[in-house]
Amino acid sequence: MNSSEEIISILQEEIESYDTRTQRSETGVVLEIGDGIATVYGLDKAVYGELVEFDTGARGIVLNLERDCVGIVLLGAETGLHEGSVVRRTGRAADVGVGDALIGRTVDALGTPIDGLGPIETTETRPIEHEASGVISREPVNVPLQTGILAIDAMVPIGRGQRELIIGDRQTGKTAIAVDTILNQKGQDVICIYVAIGQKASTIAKLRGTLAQHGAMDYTIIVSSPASDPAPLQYIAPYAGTAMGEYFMSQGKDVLIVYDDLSKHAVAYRTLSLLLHRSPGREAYPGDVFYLHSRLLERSCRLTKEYGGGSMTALPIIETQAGDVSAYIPTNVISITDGQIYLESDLFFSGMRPAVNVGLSVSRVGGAAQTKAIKKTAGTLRIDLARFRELEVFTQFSSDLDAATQQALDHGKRLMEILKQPLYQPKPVNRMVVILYIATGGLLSDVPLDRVRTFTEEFTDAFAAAKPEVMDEIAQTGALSGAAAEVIRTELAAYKEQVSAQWQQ
Ligand SMILES: Nc1ncnc2c1ncn2[C@@H]1O[C@H](COP(=O)(O)OP(=O)(O)OP(=O)(O)O)[C@@H](O)[C@H]1O
Repeated sequence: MNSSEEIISILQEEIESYDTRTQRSETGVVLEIGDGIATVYGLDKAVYGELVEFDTGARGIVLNLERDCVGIVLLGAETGLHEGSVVRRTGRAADVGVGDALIGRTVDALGTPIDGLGPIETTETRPIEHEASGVISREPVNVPLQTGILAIDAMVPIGRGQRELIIGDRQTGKTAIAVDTILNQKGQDVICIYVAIGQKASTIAKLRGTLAQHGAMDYTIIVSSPASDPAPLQYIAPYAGTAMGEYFMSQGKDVLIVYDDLSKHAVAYRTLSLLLHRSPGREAYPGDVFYLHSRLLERSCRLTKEYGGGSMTALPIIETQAGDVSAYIPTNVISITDGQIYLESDLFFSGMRPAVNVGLSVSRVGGAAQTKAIKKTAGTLRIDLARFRELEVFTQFSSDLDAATQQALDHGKRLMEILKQPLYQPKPVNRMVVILYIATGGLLSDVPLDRVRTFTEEFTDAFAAAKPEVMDEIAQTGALSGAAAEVIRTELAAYKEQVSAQWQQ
């Protein structure tokens, strides 16, 4: 053999062995599989969060990187997979299809349609996990996002790009607040995304029906990962929903995303982590459960003009046990968000619906975003209600009250009445302003308590019909001028005269 042939044969040998070396790190074999988790040997080059494919076509995400093997969570069924099955790297992070085609559809955590309305033609994909926008690209939150719920818009205002937690025990109307907020975005140019995690499929179907009935599916996407889904799908559902929202945000649009609910999300992650043999911490949650939600919610923000000017407002929901807000997951999410709407069972059962506890609910940034007219008319509401609650406790057993105390109590009771609001009837800003103006100004003091709600509703209807120009002015300017306030006063006095005869009956 001459020297050139020798060199060629060495080179050939090298090239062949190089091929098998890379091959080894691109594919692996399953060592163990069960409960939606696969331990795989040989994927030396796999990276955290990478999408892998099994020989059955099932997909998985790499979540544990150990010395000799990797832990993979399965996104599909385990059927057909066994020890020795081959796993292939895809070289890309788990992603989801995004785009306008998703609007009006119900999809699963992987973006696959589950509403039977045919395939979804998306042209772009976005990674499910994505780093949140940096400080430079963010703008302060100063544009309101109206929920249409008087108690919230008046006292716990939410701005576009804010993260406001809805927290409360089971069956206290948490979902109802989120749904009302979605309904109120009709015609406001806001894309809504409702992420359902660990709920009953029938509940999600019912919710879709409600949204469709009120015409809200025209601008809403539902990402559904019901209780029957494996834990990995429930785990990625909120990230997938956020990725869809980020697409619209990057287009300069405003997005509202509801995570219903993050307690179930934390439970799904705990299941995953325990199956991956990660060490359990407090309440058996893994150590990084804070990061689980902080990296999710940090992705909601308002971008500056240079970055598109879009925003994503997040309404995460947390369910508490017996009102315990100091449990592990509730305290974590309270500290991540920009405020919370606290719903109380006692209020709910006493008929105060929505059951917002005004004392414990706060909005840390929304005040800057509140509509001027609402800010002006609702100015004393919080203090008056706080005073009322205090007096109510002290005067429970005393029959002898001085006039000032009696008046403060009467005023408080009337304020509580106007804050009651039925389901699926969000109020526009101008209506709220009129109601707040007459209620906080003490103009309802002569209306019998049991008639306060119907009276204010009927008066506002009559006022809107008689003085549409004043209603339009409030809606357009977002402010209540002195002249407009005067018109409300005179109209109210005239209306009272008309109806007060019925009060005696
Ligand atoms: N403002 C309201 N007026 C009247 N009924 C209401 C109101 N808000 C909620 N409800 C009723 O209360 C019930 C519970 O509401 P909802 O499902 O929103 O609560 P939840 O806290 O999300 O419950 P879950 O614990 O099941 O998630 C529903 O039947 C709903 O119709």
